[in-house]
This record gives sequence, structure tokens and C-alpha cells, in this order.
Amino acid sequence: MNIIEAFHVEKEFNGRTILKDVSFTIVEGSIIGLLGPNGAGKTTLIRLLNGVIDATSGTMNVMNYNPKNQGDEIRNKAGIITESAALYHDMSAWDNLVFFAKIYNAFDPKRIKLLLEQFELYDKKDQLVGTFSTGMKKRLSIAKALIHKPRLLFLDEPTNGLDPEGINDVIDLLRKVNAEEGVTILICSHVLHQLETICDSFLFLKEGRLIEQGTRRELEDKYLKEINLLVETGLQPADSKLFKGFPYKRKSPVHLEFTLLSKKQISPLLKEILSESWIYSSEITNRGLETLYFKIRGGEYE
Ligand SMILES: Nc1ncnc2c1ncn2[C@@H]1O[C@H](COP(=O)(O)OP(=O)(O)OP(=O)(O)O)[C@@H](O)[C@H]1O
Repeated sequence: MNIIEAFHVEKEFNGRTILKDVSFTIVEGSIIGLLGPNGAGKTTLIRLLNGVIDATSGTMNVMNYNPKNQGDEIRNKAGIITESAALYHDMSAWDNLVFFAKIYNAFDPKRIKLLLEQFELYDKKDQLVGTFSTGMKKRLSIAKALIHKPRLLFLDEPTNGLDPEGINDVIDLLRKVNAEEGVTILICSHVLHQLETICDSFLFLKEGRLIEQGTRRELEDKYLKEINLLVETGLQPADSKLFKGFPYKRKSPVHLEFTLLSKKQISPLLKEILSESWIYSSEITNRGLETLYFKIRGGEYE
């Protein structure tokens, strides 16, 4: 079942078109990455879906509500985390969650306790939020967004300002919330390798247009026509460009990077290398989300 549907959505600010003919659907229970360079329109799209601002034209359906005139209903059933985590610094973690729960008419001390425990903040519950680290504030802002058991979570750059450990914590929490509570998550981030491991599929915005969408597998099949295989080996081919018909580049005294047409060529290549030398490792270097992102952004298939 689709939890979000957008058809031909356009948004203008002062006569300038910010989103152009954007159409997509999101299946309930999935985790979607919204990608695009600065100014592509990601935040604007999230604000439209929440009903905070109105589309200039097009239609949207979010949890069977129309953001144009049912924004309150959507915001009641969605959690939103923007860059500026709106928490009260002069209140404790516990009091912040009580305050926001009451706004949603969803005050339940058991829920607050559970979230604080899950987010490893329960022993800090009486501490003022102003004394929290960035990671703790981030975790508390996600707890706040989940306080009313939303069906849908909008996250705008949820890991900004976090160190690698803090980023992993947030990603793990989101995965858990998705698995245990079935919350659909739409997440904008610039840190592509984080999205890679958590998202089921991706939407790519560029200059206000949705230039691509799909699962990582679908996008890889479409965009990655060749494979770069980096092999750590003692092989010293006589030819400086070809080994048994496989083109390669030397990357270091013990690293050769082969260009293959498909994964099917990996086994025959490794067999040939092993017949002449040792192999310590081999790795496909161009399959990550970052490679895809730059290919799509670069517009090779537009
Ligand atoms: N209220 C507004 N009035 C006028 N222009 C706006 C308004 N909000 C956003 N814009 C413009 O819309 C464009 C898209 O902005 P938006 O914040 O949606 O991009 P983004 O993809 O989220 O970027 P970033 O990655 O930098 O957060 C920008 O050029 C921005 O200046």
C-alpha cells in the first residue's frame, strides 16, 4: 500500500520554480532516501508533504490526506525531524518528551520511558537538555518525533554534526524503529554511505526535478555498465595494459584494478591470476551509492 503519492507536483517561490513536475510513490513500511545537491528542493518537498507550504500545482496524498487542506491531520500522524532539533534546552529530557506528548494529546509515561530506554537516555532523563551532547540531542529529537507513534517519519539531515559513532547509533535506531513499529521513513542526507545501508530505495532530485528513482539494485543495473575490480595480488603481467584479455591499471605494487563487463567475468579472471600468483583480496570499487549518485547527477542517462 502506498503511504505517499505525488503527481506532477510543482512549487514556485516568487515566480521561481523550485520543484518541477515531481511524481513518485512510497510504499508503507519502507525507508526511502531523498538525495540531491544543495538547493535541489529536498526540504521544500518535505514541507509540501507535511502541508506546511502549499504546492503551486499537482496533487499529493499522504496517509490518505491531502496536504493542501489536511496538514494538521498529517502532522498528527507523522514525526518530523529537521536540522534544528526544536527541543527546550532549559527543560530535562523527560520534561521535553512530556511537553511534546501533551501537544499531540498522546501523554503516556510508559511510552516516554520506553523511548528514553531504547535511545539510551533514561539515566539522563532528569538532566537539562542544554547540557546534552549533539548526539544525545539528536537521539532525543528522534524520540520526540516518535512520541505519538507516528506512521511516517520525515528526517532532514538527521546525522548532521554527529561523529561516526553517533551516526551509527542514529542509523541503528532508525532501522529498529522501522522494523519494530513499521514506521515508514523518508530521509534526506548528504552522507551517502549511511543511506546505502538503510534505504530500500532512493529518489534523486536535481534542480527541482526528480531525475531518477529506484532500488539500489535497479539503479546499479541501469547505470553501472562495467565493474572495477581491485585485486591485491603479486601478479606481474608482461603486458602493461592487458592480462589474458582483461584490461587493467596498476594502482600500487600489489594492487591491480581490472575493468570487467559483468560479474560473470570475476571467477575466470581470479582463476587466471591464481594460476600465476597469490591473491589477498578483491573488491568491487564502483558499486557504492556514491558512484551511482555522481553518475545520476552527472546526467549520463538523461
Ligand atoms: N520560502 C522560500 N522562499 C523562497 N525561496 C525558497 C524558499 N524555500 C526554499 N527556497 C529556495 O528553494 C530552493 C530549494 O531549497 P531547499 O531547501 O528545498 O533545497 P534542499 O535540496 O533541501 O537543499 P539543502 O541540501 O541545501 O538543504 C533553494 O534555491 C532555496 O533558496
